[in-house]
Amino acid sequence: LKDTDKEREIEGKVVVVTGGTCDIGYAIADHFLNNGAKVAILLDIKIEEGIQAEKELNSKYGENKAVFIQCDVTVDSKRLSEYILRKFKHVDIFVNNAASVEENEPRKLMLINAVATIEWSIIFFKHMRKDNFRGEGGTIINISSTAAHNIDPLYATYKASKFAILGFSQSLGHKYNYNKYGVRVLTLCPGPTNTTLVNNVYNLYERKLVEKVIKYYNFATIQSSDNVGRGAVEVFRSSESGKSWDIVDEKPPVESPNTITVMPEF
Ligand SMILES: NC(=O)C1=CN([C@@H]2O[C@H](COP(=O)(O)OP(=O)(O)OC[C@H]3O[C@@H](n4cnc5c(N)ncnc54)[C@H](O)[C@@H]3O)[C@@H](O)[C@H]2O)C=CC1
Ligand SMILES: CCCCCC(=O)/C=C/C=C\C/C=C\C/C=C\CCCC(=O)O
Repeated sequence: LKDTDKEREIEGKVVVVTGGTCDIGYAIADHFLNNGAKVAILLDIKIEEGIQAEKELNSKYGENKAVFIQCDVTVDSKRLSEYILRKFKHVDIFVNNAASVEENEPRKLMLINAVATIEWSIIFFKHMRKDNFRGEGGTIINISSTAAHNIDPLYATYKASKFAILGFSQSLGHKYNYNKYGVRVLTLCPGPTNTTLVNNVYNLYERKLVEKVIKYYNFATIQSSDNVGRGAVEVFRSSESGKSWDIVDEKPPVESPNTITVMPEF
């Protein structure tokens, strides 16, 4: 097998997903296990949901296929990355998925969505680097959003965090870095997806305004988390480093535009 073929194989790989106990994160873990991953490690702040998610995935795929570890991504990166590497020896795929939409807690939002994504990416990039002792390469998948392509009146801080993730991931995953270090960095930009997070939008904004924004972007549907999980596996199997992929409307991934749409005044 060529290096790129090995890198794109899922069979036998160790996958870590932050915010992996529900919705999009859970669907990503589920699809990687379904396609032969050795184990999915779910890092999440929510204990009960974590225990439940581990149980469900183990009954679907077999004992010890899923392992829940309680984690606050904003404080636990050093301690838990060391623990995971001691216990599992190697991580092949690291997915930064955990997020908040609490606009009234902007510092916390930026810490979870942007700072933690950057910190965990750097830790596992170092671990995977092929020029490091025993570095075997690997893939980092960061979850941004179609919100990172758009300017409109909604959730400004959340958008800032998703712009940050997209810019960071495309730069770290740039072909130059990939050729030098052998670590792939990919970005996923889901559109509106039926999860706890997206349902919060009506607590923050008038329904009429949200409907106007959705209409402006022409989204046909609020897709399932399952479609994002399926798309993550498809992108993993086919994408070069540094690329970003939109997953919207229950359809397969398409490469993200390199442009920003500004919603006009209305
Ligand atoms: N739902 C949607 O329409 C879209 C979601 N996304 C992105 O997809 C990702 C997943 O979103 P959803 O599944 O919708 O969200 P969700 O709110 O349903 O799940 C997020 C998970 O992150 C965990 N989490 C939050 N703070 C944490 C912390 N400090 N430490 C550890 N875990 C923490 C939560 O406990 C939860 O399990 C996010 O990055 C989100 O921004 C992107 C575009 C659209
Ligand atoms: C609360 C923030 C939700 C962010 C979702 C996201 O990352 C990307 C959304 C992209 C476009 C949609 C724009 C605004 C509307 C957001 C959610 C609408 C939910 C609609 C519904 O559940 O019917």
